[in-house]
Formats: sequence, C-alpha cells, structure tokens
Amino acid sequence: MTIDKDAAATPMMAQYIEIKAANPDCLLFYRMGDFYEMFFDDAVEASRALGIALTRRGKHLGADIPMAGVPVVSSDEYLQRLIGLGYRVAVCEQIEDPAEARKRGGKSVVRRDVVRLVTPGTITEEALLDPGRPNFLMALARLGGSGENATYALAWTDLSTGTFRLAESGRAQLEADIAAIEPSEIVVAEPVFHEPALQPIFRRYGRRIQPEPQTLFDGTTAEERVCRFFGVATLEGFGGFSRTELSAAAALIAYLGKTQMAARPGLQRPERIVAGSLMQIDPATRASLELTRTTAGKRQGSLLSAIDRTRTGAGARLFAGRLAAPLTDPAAIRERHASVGWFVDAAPLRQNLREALSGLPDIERALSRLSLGRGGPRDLAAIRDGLVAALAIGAMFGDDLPSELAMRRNALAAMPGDLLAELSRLLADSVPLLRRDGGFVREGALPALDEARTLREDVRRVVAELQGRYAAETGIRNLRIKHNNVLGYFIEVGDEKGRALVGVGDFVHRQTMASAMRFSTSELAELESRIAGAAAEALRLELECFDRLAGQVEAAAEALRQGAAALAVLDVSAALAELAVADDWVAPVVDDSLAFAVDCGRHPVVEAALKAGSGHPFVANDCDLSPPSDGGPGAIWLITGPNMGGKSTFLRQNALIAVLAQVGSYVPATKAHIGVVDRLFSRVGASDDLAEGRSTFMVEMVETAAILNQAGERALVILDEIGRGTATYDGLSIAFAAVEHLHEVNRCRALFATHFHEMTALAARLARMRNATMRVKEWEGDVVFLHEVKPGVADRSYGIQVAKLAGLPPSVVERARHVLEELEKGEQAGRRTALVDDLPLFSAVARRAPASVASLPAPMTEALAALDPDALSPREALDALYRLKGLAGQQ
Ligand SMILES: Nc1ncnc2c1ncn2[C@@H]1O[C@H](COP(=O)(O)OP(=O)(O)OP(=O)(O)O)[C@@H](O)[C@H]1O
Repeated sequence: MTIDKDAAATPMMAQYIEIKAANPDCLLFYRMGDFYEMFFDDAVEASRALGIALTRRGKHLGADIPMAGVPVVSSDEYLQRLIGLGYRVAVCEQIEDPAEARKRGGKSVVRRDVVRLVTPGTITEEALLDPGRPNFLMALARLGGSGENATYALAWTDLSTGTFRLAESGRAQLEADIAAIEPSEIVVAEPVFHEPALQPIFRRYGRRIQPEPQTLFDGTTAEERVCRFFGVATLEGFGGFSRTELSAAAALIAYLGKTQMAARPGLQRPERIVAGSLMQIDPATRASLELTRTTAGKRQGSLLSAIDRTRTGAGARLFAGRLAAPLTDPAAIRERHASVGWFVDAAPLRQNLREALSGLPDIERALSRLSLGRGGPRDLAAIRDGLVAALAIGAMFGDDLPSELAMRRNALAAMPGDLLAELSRLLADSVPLLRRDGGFVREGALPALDEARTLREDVRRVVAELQGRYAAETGIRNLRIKHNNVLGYFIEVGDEKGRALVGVGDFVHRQTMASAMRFSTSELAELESRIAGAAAEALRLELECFDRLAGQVEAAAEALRQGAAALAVLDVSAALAELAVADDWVAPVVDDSLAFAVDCGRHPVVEAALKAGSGHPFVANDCDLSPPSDGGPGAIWLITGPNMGGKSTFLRQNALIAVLAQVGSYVPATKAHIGVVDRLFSRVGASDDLAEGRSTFMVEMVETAAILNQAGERALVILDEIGRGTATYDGLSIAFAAVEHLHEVNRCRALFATHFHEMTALAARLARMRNATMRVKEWEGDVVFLHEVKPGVADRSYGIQVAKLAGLPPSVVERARHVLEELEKGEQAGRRTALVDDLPLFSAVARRAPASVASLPAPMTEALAALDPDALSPREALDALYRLKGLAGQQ
C-alpha cells in the first residue's frame, strides 16, 4: 500500500508516516500504550512473519490502514523471531508524558521518536541472543575502486564483549575471511553492495547485508572519527592501521552510533589481525566439514556440538570462535596445547573448576547491557555473583602454570574486589528484573531508603488500622479498605449498607458497583499521598543507587572484561582437557614442517554417532602425508574402495584433526604430527546450487578450479569423488588431470578419494602419490565393511552389494548384476560402448520371468492361468489375491 506523506491524515498517522519515512528499511514498532503497533506494509509483513492478527485502523487515501501489534511485555519474543528472519526493527517510544501532550491542546499527539534500531548484529538482550554463540557485527570496506587496485578490510565487534578487531583482506580471500568470523550482520557501502562480482558472497548472507551510504566509509575522515570515538589524539598507541582498515573501523563505529542512538557501546581498543595468522577455510570447506553447522544448516551433528564441553556461555562463545578460526603460528598453538595439557594432568582441580563454572552468570553480556544503559538489577547481580565466583576460581590456582593460564589467573586476581564489596553491601540477594519495580537495594544498606520504606509500611499499617476504626464507627462489619490503580485507596461496603453511608460525615461516594459501593475520605486520601510520597522517595533513592553502582561497574569495565575473558579461556581449556581424557585424545605436535602423520586417527562425530547408535566401535586409521625423510613437499594419497567403505569419513577425519590441532585442542588419535596447514580445502561430491543457477557438475568444477588455482605447498586438500557428476570418461580425465596438477604444481598434501580405479595407475608416474584402499570382506555374496585403510588398490566397487543392502528391489539388483557381467566381459574384449548399446535392456528380466513362474507350485500356476485380469472387478481381483495368498500359504 502506498503511503503519501502529504495526504491528509490524523495527527497520529502523520507522525507515524514521518517517522517511518526516516526509517524505510526497518519494521517500525510504534508504541501505543501497552502495544507496539505496525501499520501499512509493515503490518502485512509482520503479521505474515509472526503469525499475528492483521486488523485495520482508520483510512489513508480512502483505503483501510492495515495494522498489527505486539504487546510490549512480550515484545522480546517477537523481536527475536523477526531478527532471526533477518529483519531490522526500529523501536519508536513515547518520549514525553501524555499529560504534557494534553497541555499543548486537545489534538496534540504524544511526542515519539525512534530510540533504537534493533538489527541482527547489535542486539544485547539476553532473550534475543544465543548464550553460546558470539554475535558479530562486521563492516566491510573497500578503497581504490572496484578494479585491480581495490583493497579490502574488515572490522568486526561483538557488542557483548566489546571485542573490536580489524584485518585486511583481498578479493580472492574475502569470502573465506568473512566466513571465518561468521558475522550476524555485515555493513557495506552502497556501491559495494551493488557490485555484481560480489553478489555470490553477499547472497549467502541475504538480509543480513546492510547497505549504508558511502560517507560512513569515507577514507579521508576515518582516522579522525576513530580517534574521536576512543577519545585519543592519535591511533599510534594502538598500532598501525591501513587506510582501508580505518575506513572499516570508522564505518562500524558510525553504524553503531546510528543504531544505538544516545547509548555508547564500550568497545575495546582495536586489535589488528595480521594477515596469514589464521588457517584459511572457505565457506564450501566449512560446510563440507560441518565445523559449526551440518550441511543442512543444523547445529546438532556438527563438530562443534559433538565436542563442546564448556560450562559457560562465554566459554561456548570463545570455543565456537576458536573452532571457526584455527591458528597458523606454532608457538601460539603450542601455548594453547600447554593449557589443555595442564588441565589434563590436574584432574581434581579441573573438576572443581568446572563445578564452579556451572551456573556462573554471563558477566560479559551483563556488562554490555549496563554500559549501553539497558541493564537492570539482575545485570548488577550477575556482576556481583560473577565476581564472587571469579575471585574464588582465581584462588584455586597456584604459581606453577603455563603462560596462557598464568596470564588469565592474574586477570582474575585483578578483578575489582572493592566493586564486589559495594555490590554485596547494596544489592539484595535476589533482585527483580526491572529497575522501575524497586526493591533491589538491600535492607539496612541505606538509612534514608530504610526510613522511606518504614514510613511506607507504617502508613500502610495505619490504613489497615483505619479499616477497623471505620468499621466500628459505622457499625458495618464487612467494610474493607482496598486499592486499585484507578481509584487508589478506597472504602468498599456492600450495596445495602453503602446507601446508608452516602452523605455521612467525611465519606465521599466514588463509585457504585453491582453489589458494592465505594467511598473515600480525606483522611484516607491524605494517608495515600503519604504512602505514594514515601514509595516515590524510596524508588528515587533506589534508582540513584542503581545509577551509582552502574557507574562503578562502568569504571571497572576493563578489569571485568579481562576477568570474564579469563574465565572463558579457563572454561575452554578445561573443557578440551575433559574431552581429551574422556575420549582418549592426544596432544599433537605442531611445527613449521610439512609433516602430516596421524596414528590411529578417528572421526569425532562419526565415532560419537556410532557409540550412541549401533554401538559398533570406530575403526581407527593411520594417515601419513609427510614428505620423504630427505625433504621436499608432502604426499598425496589416492583412496579407492567400495561405497560405504568409509572413504569420506577417513578424508574428513584427517581434515578435522588438522583443524583441531591448530585450534589448540588435543586430537582423536594416538599420535599426530602436523606441519602447520595454512589453507584447508575440502570438496565432497558437490550438490546442486540451484539458487545460483549452477548445476552439480558446474559447482564441482568451480570449486575444484578454486583449489587448483589457490592451494600452495602448505595447504591440505581433501577431494572426494571429483568428476563423478559427468560422463565417465570426461570425469575420469578431469580427475586424472587434477591429481597431476596437485602433485606437480600445487605440491600440497592431499587426500583424493575416487571410484575411478584407472587412476591408481598414476602411482607409477607420480613419485609422491600412494594408493590406499578400504578393506572389505566378501561373505556369502554379501559385503562386509572393515573400515580399515591399507596400502594398495581396491579390486572392485561392490556398488551392487551396497545397493542390495539399501533395499533396491531384487529384480533390479539381479538385472544390475547381469549388466555388470556383460560390461566386464565386453571390457575384457575391448568393446565397452558397443556392448552397452547392444545390451538387451529387458531381455534379462524377460528371460527370468517365465523361469520364476515355472518354479511356482502347480495349483498356483493353474489358478494364475485361470485369471483374466481384464474381466475382474476390483472386488474380484482382491478376492483372487487372497486366494493366491492362501495357496502360497499351503506350500
Ligand atoms: N573407521 C570407521 N569405523 C567404523 N565405521 C565407519 C568408519 N568409517 C565409516 N564408517 C561407517 O560407514 C559409513 C559410511 O562411511 P563413508 O560415508 O565414509 O563411506 P564412503 O566410502 O565415503 O561411501 P560412498 O563412496 O558411498 O560415499 C559411515 O556412516 C559410518 O557409519
């Protein structure tokens, strides 16, 4: 429905239309009493997205105005759903008391304005956030036009931790760099947003890509804007940043200003991520390895969900972030291993720590809400309880610690004890959710507050006493003093007696109900105003106390953040140690070599699934892609074997072991030596990407091209059944050429699984290529998978046996066997295609059909012969079927 700004509208609608025009890309939550209302197209869209009723209110340009609303009290839930669907919401509040508006005249509307834009990357509410996931807002900047000279940079922040990071990127690795951060929202300049070449990247994020005016990214003013935000004269103290990085940082800050309005988020100093310090994993590889989500987009079943043993939200967020971004610096990786190792050895302390961590409040998120002015008493209580636990945890550790843990222990020791003392002194043990409810300051903490509270209670007692006195004075036994929000305090008596009270003494009639009458007296009114005065005074004192405490928390924010970060690191390290001990994982050796040697490696997710399901043990397998002892590049393994033999599992488990080792975790193996992998590629028989208009084969080839063009000596490449999406010989030729290229040009470590047995001949020509196969046993015509990898070549594919296991109709299995035999005979005779063409497609079945009828028992053959299907009614056919079944049963 079109909205005409100039068309005559009620003053309220005119106000709505004006505010909506200023926020065209958001759904506008327009506050009206206890509801947020939406109008026009917003209402239609929201009612569809949320399943809420669509109603009408008034008319605009002669047509009804659609309206839909959500109650303010439950608005978080609706916001969460809308944000989850990628919407942005502008929250428009009444910013003056309705009484003020009335003073301006009968027709005046209450002033309203947008107080906040709620977007996927800027939410801080507990109800809207996933406790175990970081929520990153990212700005992507590009300077130097769209051509070859373009430079790219990323700036990203998690408002709940204040982490603020910058990194340079480039056109080639942009997609992988963004995917490593898994942002919830990406801000880009309008021209970049419309750049055709970047559409494949942006499409992945849908509505989560937010175009903003180019001025936000202006490179010439960027440094000054960043300096102004941090209140510094120069950024030199923070380290050197490129112009593109500053453009991204300035855009991010400007966007925060735009969405958070007056509130100023507490960002940490920008930290620069040096290019090459993280393992590059492009989105297709992430998806195929199911690192944080399965290919179906679910968390359940991903590596993360299988191995996350953290006990706190902050720990889970840190772990998810680490898993998405493995390191490449062996020293930094070893530091993390040392922390895990220390916890492996310190079992009792580990258990105590994990117990203390359970139930620890989310300090980081409470802190972010408080610094944005959105905090409540529960956030203060979270800081208090978090501090108690953090100081106790800090005291568990002695001096004998590896460097990472020692640093974190010191951060815990430096947490502000004086703030804790103040919070404990002033905050009640259990506190309400909202500030405005009061009742969160501890009794006895503030004399003035105690006085106001006592006064309030005293007066309430006087009111209660008054009831007895009035009852005695009037002789009405069921006289009651009650309270409601409309009348305040009032005297209520039954209808009969009430009439007698009208005009008596001080009693003023207020209301007549169906069976009661209500009165007030000046004495009661006076007491009421004293109660209200005392309550208002008490609340004022409480709110003052809240602001003071929030101010103290803000002043100690840096120490609190460091302490909270320390708790997250302890949680992650102890969780990985717990996993290593429980599942028998081992510390890998990670260095600068090109080694890749895994003894008895396992796939953590498949192993867990087997344990939970069939109970079959997982068969561990070795993998050695290390260069020969005299140096040179790493090796390629070509793996052949039957379908379902375990090839994909083997390929993936080795990629996961590399990821885990470089994340700083122990690995599921008995021994592992990994020379740092700088890029990981994994392609597993591609699926259609119909949204992009590309077929299975096209996707597969685009992805293979990316690998062959990009993988260097330090890369690890996993290719599973490349070339299967096209005609056999085309596919085989492509697979052949790809392996040769990997061996000769990329010279990287690689695992290549294929069904093309012809390829195994390559081992004779390619010095660093080895053949490996999955062992199977044949037993009474069926196949038994041993899931064991051994050197050598598979003799057959066993596809037909697998098809049989899968429940293909016996006639199809039979027919397939026959075709295979013919094909193999033809192959030996060198006439493959001719034979395929010659194959009598239906003759095999036709030949067999009479044979099987002939083998039927005689009475059945006779009964069958007597049937004339064309002459049978459905009922007769059914009877005939039962008869035949009966005959079969007699045999
Ligand atoms: N090492 C192992 N130990 C025990 N079971 C395994 C092992 N590897 C694989 N499996 C089981 O075999 C199943 C098939 O494995 P996988 O998908 O890796 O086979 P594949 O050879 O890649 O098959 P296809 O060629 O059909 O893709 C797995 O789902 C798992 O249940």
